Amino acid sequence: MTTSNCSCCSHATTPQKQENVNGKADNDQLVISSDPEHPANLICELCRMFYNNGWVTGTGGGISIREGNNIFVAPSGVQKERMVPENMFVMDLEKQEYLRRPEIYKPSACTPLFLSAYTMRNAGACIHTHSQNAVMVSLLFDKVFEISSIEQIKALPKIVEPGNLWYSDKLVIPIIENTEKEEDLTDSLQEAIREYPGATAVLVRRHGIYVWGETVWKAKIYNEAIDYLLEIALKMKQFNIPTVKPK
Ligand SMILES: CSCCC(=O)C(=O)COP(=O)(O)O
Ligand SMILES: [Zn+2]
Repeated sequence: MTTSNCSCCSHATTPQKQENVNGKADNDQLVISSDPEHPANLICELCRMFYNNGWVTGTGGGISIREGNNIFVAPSGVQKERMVPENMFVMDLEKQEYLRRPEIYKPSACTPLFLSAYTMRNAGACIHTHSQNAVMVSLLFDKVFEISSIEQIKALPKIVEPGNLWYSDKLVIPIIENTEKEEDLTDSLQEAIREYPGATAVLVRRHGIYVWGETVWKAKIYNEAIDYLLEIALKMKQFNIPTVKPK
């Protein structure tokens, strides 16, 4: 596979097969599986899907998945749609120590943000996208994004109590300010998680969105439903339709 380097650092932007001096990557058994639902396989499959939606292009964004106490994280600065399972980092969540660390990469800069969703919300997966809908909404709303009375809202959880939101419930997503480095978003993301116990996502102004869920499939559904709602909200704004319907 041809490789190239990231313009801002020495990262290989095209993921490579990771091999040690013996020609075998360490702890391969943690990431190599014929099960299509193994986290390392799912990260690659979902990132290709997200890339096709324009959510993780140009190396931005990604997804992390938790399986029990192990969390799976992609490398930083690589083309997320071209990754292979051997590229994945595996971390012991409780000890916060890497069990598998491909030497030629750094772990995703989003790792401390993913960890926040795992430790503070017991998430099973966390998705980060650079969706243009998320970026545009962050420019049109101030502290929070709010929308109500759109059927798609029913795909999203209440979090503070069992079950999903109703059609006429208000979905509220906090917006935090961007920072120069992804990892420096951690404190404000954690603050937003504490301040909005009913939130399953946080928007990052001029940057994108973090969405998490109890399982990888729930996180995927929430991310899709939220992106739909962000997109429709942008259209409503263009027609001066309030995104929250007066009761
Ligand atoms: C053009 S991507 C800039 C970094 C970023 O915002 C991001 O989401 C990707 O981080 P990673 O370290 O996972 O490549
Ligand atoms: Zn990002």
